[in-house]
Formats: sequence, structure tokens, C-alpha cells
Amino acid sequence: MTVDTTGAGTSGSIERASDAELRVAPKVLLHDHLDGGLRPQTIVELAGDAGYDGLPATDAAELGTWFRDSADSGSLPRYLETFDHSLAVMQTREGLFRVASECAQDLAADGVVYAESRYAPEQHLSRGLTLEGVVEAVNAGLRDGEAKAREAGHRIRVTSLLTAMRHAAKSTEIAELAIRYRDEGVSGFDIAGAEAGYPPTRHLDAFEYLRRENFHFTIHAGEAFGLPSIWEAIQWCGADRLGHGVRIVDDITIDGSPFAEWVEGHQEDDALTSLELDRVRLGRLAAYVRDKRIPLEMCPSSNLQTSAAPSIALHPITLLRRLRFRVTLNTDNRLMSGTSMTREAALLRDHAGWTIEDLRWVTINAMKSAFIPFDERLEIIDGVIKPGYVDLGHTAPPVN
Ligand SMILES: O=c1[nH]cnc2c1ncn2[C@H]1C[C@H](O)[C@@H](CO)O1
Ligand SMILES: [Zn+2]
Repeated sequence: MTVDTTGAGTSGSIERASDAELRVAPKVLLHDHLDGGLRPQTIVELAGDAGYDGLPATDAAELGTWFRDSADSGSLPRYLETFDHSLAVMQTREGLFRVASECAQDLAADGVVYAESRYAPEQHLSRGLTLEGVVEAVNAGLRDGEAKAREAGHRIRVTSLLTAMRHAAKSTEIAELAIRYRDEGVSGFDIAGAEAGYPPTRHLDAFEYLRRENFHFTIHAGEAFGLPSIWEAIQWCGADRLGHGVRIVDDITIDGSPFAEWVEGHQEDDALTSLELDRVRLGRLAAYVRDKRIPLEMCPSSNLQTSAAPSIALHPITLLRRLRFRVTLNTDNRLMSGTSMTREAALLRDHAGWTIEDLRWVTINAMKSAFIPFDERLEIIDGVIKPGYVDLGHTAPPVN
């Protein structure tokens, strides 16, 4: 396959990667919620087992549509309400084990070779499990899913991130739990939930503890709330990565106008792909994020659903990729967005001119930014990702 090597969407003549090529291309997923990625059929079955009669539909296809439509509300708090139903069936060891196993299998079948799956243990205690019981059930499920994927011919490794909910007061307890399981598959920590009104500095004690323990964490920031949230996450809390971080474009101007304003006046689909980069200026925080190579866990479809971005064509990921921020591509919640890594890549191909080289680039960025040890990351980059793209007939550009 002939590929463009000059950056996202800069050439109109590149051969398009097919859906099949996007699927088999090795991919890395850093931002995927375990409770946002269940198979609808599994929810129906587990709800039956658990006697949960609150589901809005009992037909799997209808239920899948309900999740997508309900998550399309345009607001993060309303989007988050849909999780009540997935969480309802993840309150037992069996439920958690099955969901985790299927998560690993589904990601592997989608061509994901390394993933970090996140969930909030505190949200799985309503039927008597302990925090430790939750983590152990998920870990066992992930190992089972990896093994089943291997039997099906797919290699995948999945570690987990323990999330604390930002409106709650359990972050230090969850941070301690993550440290307890750091050598048993828990690779990091996160905070999630409604952003506005809940700044990350509420959880400083947890972050300071994690830093003393030399552990890794990411923070959902710059999704429903803008620069102050990103600034606090980085400069007060010391986040290694940003969950979303899409609002960093509030600190970027084009021809002197803030990104959001400029985009308002440039709704054409190729506005970002054809933009001359010398018209773009970074503010101090945006420059810091780029200079320090702070990974941005970007989730295009999810951002459209919560109104954090206007469209795939005008999603900031394309500009940030062209400016060489440390951009990664993610699903966030496969169930709520009806998506997969292959679909996210296909959307960017179809609406923002992304090439197989762009996918390779964000994949290597993601693997470099993973929370597992450096030598293990390198092994996956050199042993799995790079050869996988060579197998696709893709020759890497000389400078990465
Ligand atoms: O995109 C998100 N922003 C903030 N919180 C989120 C997002 N997606 C999922 N969550 C919440 C809901 C889940 O129950 C929780 C743990 O996975 O994280
Ligand atoms: Zn998220």
C-alpha cells in the first residue's frame, strides 16, 4: 500500500486504508472504561441472573441503541447517567469476571495489542463485594480473556487502572488499593466523573501519596471544563497523562482567534487538514503540554456525544496531531458510543484524512505513554507494533 508520510490529511492522493487493514493494524488503547464497554447481550443475560429489572430494554439490539441514543445528550452528566445500567450487572464476582474477560476478547478481535482498562472499584460494592474482591474478580477475568484471545489467534495484554470518582471522597483509599495490586495487573490510577464543580485538586492527598510511591496516574481533565482543569491536573496534581485534554485547544489561536471561534467560521470538512500551521499559535499551557510530551488520551466519538467537540472533521485531534502533540486515539466507552478502535480510526480516515501512518503514529505514541515498565513497552513497540505495520505493507517515514 502506498501511504502518505507527511502528516494527517496533507495529501488528497493517498490510497485509503481499508476497514480490514484498520482492523488488523496493531492498536493500543489507553482510555477505555470497563463499565462502558459491555456487550448488550451480556447486560441482558447478567440482569436476568441478578434479578435486575431496571433495564430500559431487554432485547440486546434495542438496548445497544438505547445506550447510544441516551449518551447522545450533549451533556457529560446526562451521559454518565447511562452507566447506572451497566454498573447494575457488575456487582458480583461472576458478573465482573465475565465483563472483564469479554472486554479483553473484544479488544483483541479488534486488533488491540495492549490496553489499559479502567473502572471505579467503589462503584461495585452494592452486593457485598469488598474492594479487593472487585479487583481480584476483574484481574481474573482479564487473564481469562487474554488466554481466550490467544486461543483465537490474537495476542493482547490488558492491565487495569483504578478510578476514583471525583464527586466522592474515596480517592486515597482507591489509590492505596492500586498500590496494593501494582504487581498484579494494576498499572495506574485515574479520576473520573462529572468535571465541572469537582476540580482535581480535591484529591491532592491521593495524588501526593501516589507520587511518593512512584506510581502512575492520569486524570480526566479538559473535557467538560477547560484550561483551569488541565492546569490543575498537570501543575498541582502532577498527572502523567490527561484523559481527553481536548480543551487544550482553548489555549491555541489561529490567525489570532481562539480555536473554538475560528472553527465556528470554518465549518468546511478540510478546514483543519488544509490549514497552514504557521497561522497557529500556542499559549503557555498548550506549549508546556507539547514540550513536556504529556500524552492526551483523545476520544473523538465520546467528545461529540458530550459536546466537547463539534464534529469528527473539526475535532481538535487532527490539529493536535499535525502540531505533534503526544496524541493518542481511544474509545472511552464502546457501548455508549457504539464504537471500537477500528471505527474511531475509520471515522478519522473518512472525515479528517487520516492515513495508516497517522494510525501507526498514534499507536506508538500510546505505547510509549503506557503505564507498564519501559522495557515492556519497547518490546511491544519493536516486537509487535512495528512488524505489524510492515506486514501491512507500510513503510515508516524516516523521521518519526
Ligand atoms: O468521559 C468520561 N468523563 C468522565 N467520567 C467518565 C467518562 N466516561 C466514563 N466515566 C465515568 C463513568 C464510569 O462509571 C466511571 C468509571 O469507569 O467513569
Ligand atoms: Zn473516560
